[in-house]
Amino acid sequence: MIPQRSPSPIAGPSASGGQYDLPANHFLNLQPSFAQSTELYPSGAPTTSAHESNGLAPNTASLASADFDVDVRTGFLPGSKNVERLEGKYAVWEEALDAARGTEVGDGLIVGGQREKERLWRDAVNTMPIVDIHELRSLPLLRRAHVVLTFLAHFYAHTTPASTTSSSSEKEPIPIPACISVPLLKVSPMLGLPPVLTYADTVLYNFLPSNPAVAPSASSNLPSEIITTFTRTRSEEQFFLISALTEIVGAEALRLMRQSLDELFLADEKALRRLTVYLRRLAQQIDKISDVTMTLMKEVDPEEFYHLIRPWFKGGDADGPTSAGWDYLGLTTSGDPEDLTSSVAESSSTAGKRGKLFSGPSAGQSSLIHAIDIFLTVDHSPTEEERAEAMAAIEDPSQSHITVDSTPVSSDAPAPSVPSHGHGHGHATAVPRGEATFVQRMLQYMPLPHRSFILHLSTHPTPLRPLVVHYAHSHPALATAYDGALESLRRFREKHMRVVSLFIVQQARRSPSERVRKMMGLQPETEEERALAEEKGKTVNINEIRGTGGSALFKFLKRCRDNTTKAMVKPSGAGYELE
Ligand code: HEM
Repeated sequence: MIPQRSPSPIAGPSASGGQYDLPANHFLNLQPSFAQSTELYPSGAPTTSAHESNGLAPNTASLASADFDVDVRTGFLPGSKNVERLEGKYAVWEEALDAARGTEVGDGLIVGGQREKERLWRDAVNTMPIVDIHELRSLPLLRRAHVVLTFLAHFYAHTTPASTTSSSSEKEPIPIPACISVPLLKVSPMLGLPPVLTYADTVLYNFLPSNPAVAPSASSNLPSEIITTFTRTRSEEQFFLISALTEIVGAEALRLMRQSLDELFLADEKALRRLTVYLRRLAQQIDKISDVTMTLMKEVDPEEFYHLIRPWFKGGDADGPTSAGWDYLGLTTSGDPEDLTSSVAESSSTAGKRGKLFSGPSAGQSSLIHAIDIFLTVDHSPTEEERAEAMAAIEDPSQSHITVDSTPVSSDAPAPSVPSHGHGHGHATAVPRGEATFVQRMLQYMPLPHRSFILHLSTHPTPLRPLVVHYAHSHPALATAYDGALESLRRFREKHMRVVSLFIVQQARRSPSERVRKMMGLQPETEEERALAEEKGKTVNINEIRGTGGSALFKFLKRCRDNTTKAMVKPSGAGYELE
């Protein structure tokens, strides 16, 4: 039975007399779904595919429901303990990962794979058996499997020397051996993730709280340890850990958003007063997310981040439109129902081809800021002009080719089956790839339940902004509180731009110090090389620098910041310029 709620003055009652007009795909209008029992999983397979909109509703009535894998205490971080190590027949994966990481900083593999050490490691991986995934019978085990297999895939891809992956005429896709790709391609759809390292792997499934015996919490049991890194450096651990800390701070923001949405349904005098209070608290919570983010500036070494850590993150699309991609060996492609590479996030232009173009991880894949954007009705969907610009780039891929940064974007055109951030657009739209669509594209890199959560939020029948506009004159405190929350979000984006400026833009302009060169396995730089690098650094064009998720940084981050200001009922002045 559909729960009865007081009608909102914005959405209004339906013609059918007092009943509420909910979109057909709204969760309150759908039949609940239940996990299907299978031979392997008698109490229901640990898949999240029940949330796909195949006519069934998520078995939930709340934004904080466990059915979206959103925990009231931990937000998008799992409420249950992350598995630290797989055992039994899966120990072979962990052992390969141990060998790749070494036992201390500087002891692990190095990007580029020029040394005997990397070749020996890859040879050993090539002899590993293909292990079936049948004994991964819980979500924490499946998550750890995704973490281990994607770290292995990135270690393998980035230690494969360029000479063996390219011929003079056409580049060959980088092979991901079957012992990694077959289990990875089976585990990934069970989590609703692509077969590539994501933010979920580096952050959500990769931390332990100070007391691992009890659930993490923002007040008493904060994330304090990272399970897996590429480099074993403190900088890499802190980079992941600080992201986990933003997520736990975000749990309170999610709680405030859920309470606010309940008030939106009511929208009487009392509800409007409460909503005002919740929005003020949300602003404070967003400020806390900013404060945690800014701790990156002192905890993470920018040089180590840019030169040592970040290159491991690159996905198969790292060389832009000309990327050869990654070849997931062991499964046949094109039209085969077993072709799991054609699942989420893959670009349509590579469907059926061997080289798959998935992007590497980015904090832009975190569901938290996406959720706050949708709740506050910040619209990141492309304008007509941007859509046309991106379509033009498809016709002439050279327009979007990147030469400066090592993480370029391709200009192919996937049709994401995800909503834009504008309210009421819960259907799929064919949009070209580029910074205008980055936000939508990143949704495909989130675990499926979190994507469902975002979809659910974006199809909420009573979005916040129209209500605030409606009451702006009669309830000015509400409008001020709403703008205050947006102002906090704008501040977050400004601070984040400072982080990006230090960690990417400034590092792209100078060559690494001798200390970091040594960590990268490079010989000391000659005077001549240094002078050349300095010259090259001067010519770095900020407009050409790309993020790991493939966005044109400067333009994209500014656009996200400006979209935030646009949503304000009474907008304020200009802001920080990335330099
Ligand atoms: C060293 C630290 C960081 C660097 C270098 C960095 C870099 C970037 C880059 C390059 C992008 C552009 C998208 C891409 O192509 O990847 C981006 C986007 C984004 N990042 Fe970060 N980031 C950092 C930390 C964080 C943290 C801690 C958060 C979480 C609160 C965060 C949240 C976001 C969001 C939400 C976006 C999407 C753009 C937006 O909504 O404004 N980032 N980041």
